[in-house]
Amino acid sequence: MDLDQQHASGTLHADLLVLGFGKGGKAVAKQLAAGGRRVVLVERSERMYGGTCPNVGCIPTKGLVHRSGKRRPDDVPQDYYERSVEAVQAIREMMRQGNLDALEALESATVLTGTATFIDPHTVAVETGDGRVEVSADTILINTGAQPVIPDIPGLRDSRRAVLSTELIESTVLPERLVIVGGGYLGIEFAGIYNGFGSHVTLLEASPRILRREDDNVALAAEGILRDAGVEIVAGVRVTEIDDGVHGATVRYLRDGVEAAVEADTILIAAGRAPATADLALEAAGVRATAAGAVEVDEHLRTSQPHIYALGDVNGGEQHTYISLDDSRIVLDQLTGTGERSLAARVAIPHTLFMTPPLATVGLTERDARAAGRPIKVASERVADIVAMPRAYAVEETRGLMKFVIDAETDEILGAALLSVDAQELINTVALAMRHGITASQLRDSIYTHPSSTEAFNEVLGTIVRDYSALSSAAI
Ligand SMILES: Cc1cc2nc3c(=O)[nH]c(=O)nc-3n(C[C@H](O)[C@H](O)[C@H](O)COP(=O)(O)OP(=O)(O)OC[C@H]3O[C@@H](n4cnc5c(N)ncnc54)[C@H](O)[C@@H]3O)c2cc1C
Ligand SMILES: NC(=O)c1ccc[n+]([C@@H]2O[C@H](COP(=O)([O-])OP(=O)(O)OC[C@H]3O[C@@H](n4cnc5c(N)ncnc54)[C@H](O)[C@@H]3O)[C@@H](O)[C@H]2O)c1
Repeated sequence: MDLDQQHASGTLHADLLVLGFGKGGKAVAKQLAAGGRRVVLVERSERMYGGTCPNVGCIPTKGLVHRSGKRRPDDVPQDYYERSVEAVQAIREMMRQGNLDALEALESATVLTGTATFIDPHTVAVETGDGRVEVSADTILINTGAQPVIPDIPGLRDSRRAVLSTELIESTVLPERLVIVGGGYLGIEFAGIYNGFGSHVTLLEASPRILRREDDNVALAAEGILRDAGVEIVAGVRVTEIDDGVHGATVRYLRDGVEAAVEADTILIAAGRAPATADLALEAAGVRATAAGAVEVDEHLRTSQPHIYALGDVNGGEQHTYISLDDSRIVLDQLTGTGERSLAARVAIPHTLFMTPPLATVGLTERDARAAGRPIKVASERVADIVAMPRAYAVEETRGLMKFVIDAETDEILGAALLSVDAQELINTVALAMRHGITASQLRDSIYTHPSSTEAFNEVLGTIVRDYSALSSAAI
């Protein structure tokens, strides 16, 4: 029986069964199906072919970052916003369909739309619109992603003003007053986007400051850019209540023991995302979860059942698309390669926070390097002062700074924080250098095109502003 005949009978058997249309799972599915293996991929929503990133995550939000930055003074905010949302949704639709077509074009692949639930370690049930299908497979990949954490704030669950990021970016109504609960990557990116479109944005963060993992000077520079652009940032808060009224909601909070409140038309909840396992019935498959609710995996992403792997956000790792993609490399190596690739090989992972200009980081901060007792040199310069980077002036984006942390004895690049135009591209060069043992001097003395942002490395890496190598820690 081929896959179509099996499907009609309500049972399917596959070599590979992928649960969720995420980045990592679809990459493995495509490669194995292209090689003729029978693959079934189950996605619960027909609006999510391709997963979070192209539908409701990275791509639409970066489309909105871009468009919010291009708004001209005479654009009517609401009209401009509506056009931007529609343009971004059109891109999303193109990508959603493209993702589906790419898999369906492969003869030995089948996409089922419905929620997958384990029945036993080799079988899942899928409730599709047409009925129930049972799919069994030799190898199963769990790639169901993550879902928003809803904090326990009185009034939140009943509030008609509270939304998640997915709803907000699909709404064509620009909020006049947007309050964001949570100042992590998502909250900060949305603060920049909606501020750019013309909303009045207040960002409420529970920690004493935003970007607390970054060095103080980097975090303060980023925070200053957001504040100067008009974003109100209130850190160190405990949100105590959301109270819906006729013309908006009141968000009450405590800060340093003092009660305060802010009015909102819309409240975005951006308090983190947790692994999406609730519908899977992991216990029926004998797949263990961690205390934090992620699918437990070893360094080869195998779960407690050796034929079941977990990739992407659901396995509790860092939540980025490129991490899910790299998970697929590990799993593909298990299924078709030598089986040597593992999480242990993952070093110098870069990150980009897409504010404007972006903040991209890799490796150790100065604070972490010093805490680790490394003898370090720090090279740092404000973008506006980097003579070797006229591109910043050419494109009218001179805000930010670039900072490198270097091992004073070996010249090894330990880390970098680039708050600058093009930082999302620059950081990949730095990460590559770190992964392949290129020293700070080699990165400094390389040939780069002109005018480009990379040229900044010629200069910034030569500006050792602090050298802790000769100092005792007591003197720092
Ligand atoms: C607003 C936002 C912006 C982001 N921006 C960036 C960015 O700029 N760069 C970046 O690298 N990362 C970004 N991320 C994070 C990134 O989107 C995720 O880390 C990535 O998409 C996770 O991919 P994944 O492979 O884990 O699965 P996902 O892409 O999340 O896919 C999981 C799929 O499984 C489906 N599913 C869930 N349960 C079931 C079930 N029981 N049965 C069947 N299907 C199921 C879901 O519907 C979903 O389509 C962003 C996230 C958000 C929310
Ligand atoms: N550019 C990117 O790569 C990108 C962009 C957006 C999102 N993401 C990923 O998506 C995931 C979700 O992003 P996120 O920002 O929601 O999660 P996060 O965990 O990064 O940040 C959540 C923030 O909300 C705060 N918070 C939690 N509860 C709160 C409360 N009750 N009141 C006030 N503040 C509260 C936390 O202190 C934290 O700073 C992250 O893992 C992130 O990596 C990545």
